[in-house]
Amino acid sequence: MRLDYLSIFPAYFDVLDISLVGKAAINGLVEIHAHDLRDWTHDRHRTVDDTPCGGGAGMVMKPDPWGEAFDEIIGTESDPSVHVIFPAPSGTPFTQSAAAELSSAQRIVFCCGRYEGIDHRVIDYARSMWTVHEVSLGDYVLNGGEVAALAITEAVVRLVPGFMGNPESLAEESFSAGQDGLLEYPLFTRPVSWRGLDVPEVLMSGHHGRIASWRRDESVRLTRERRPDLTDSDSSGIH
Ligand SMILES: N#Cc1c(-c2ccc3ccn(Cc4ccccn4)c3c2)n[nH]c1N
Repeated sequence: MRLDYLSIFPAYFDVLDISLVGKAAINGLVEIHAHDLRDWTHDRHRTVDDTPCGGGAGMVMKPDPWGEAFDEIIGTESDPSVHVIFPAPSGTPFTQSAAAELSSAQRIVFCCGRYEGIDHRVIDYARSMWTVHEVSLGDYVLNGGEVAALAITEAVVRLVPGFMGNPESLAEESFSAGQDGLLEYPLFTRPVSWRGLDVPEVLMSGHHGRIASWRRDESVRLTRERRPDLTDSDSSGIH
């Protein structure tokens, strides 16, 4: 899997070299390429933004640098196997199933906007050439797309076959298909007693049936408390 990041702050992605994603890069599972969008400007000030047509606050990212960067980084041929991701507050909420789908992609290009966003024609052009995803991390406003690109990268790469030492652990995580759409149950390890707080006795019983039942009950309780929106979905085990 090749991952490209287009940003006016490419140094944001240096962190990928020290993370597990960096280890995947060393193992050849992923290739990481960060690019400075300003390298595709031609004026003295390396300008990437301009005022919004129709007025309004803030600045909008000009289309020209993006188009030239696309030509050089992706090419000028249409290819639906290339996934181009535009993080944006107006995007579709990014989910574990979206991460799972992207984990089989051979090429992902993250377009990290800043200011008030990117000229919409850039997205329209990308849609005419590649497979485009306009996604949002959640209902809060960030200053740009870089943090979202990092979060999406981690969610996707950890699902790439060969990345996780113990792939079985993926099936037990919150939001994974194996959890019936329920949140993960509380976790405990040694010591059994810590600052007057004890591990639930059932977990020390060695009775696998009771342990499984306790864990499911806890997942159902937590999901009802924290994510009632998940309890109505068809995939959840609660109705
Ligand atoms: N994903 C995601 C995001 C973003 C996000 C993503 C890309 C950009 C490019 C510019 N801005 C700043 C900005 C501020 C105000 C209105 C529009 N845009 C971004 C914010 N915010 N919250 C999320 N969950």
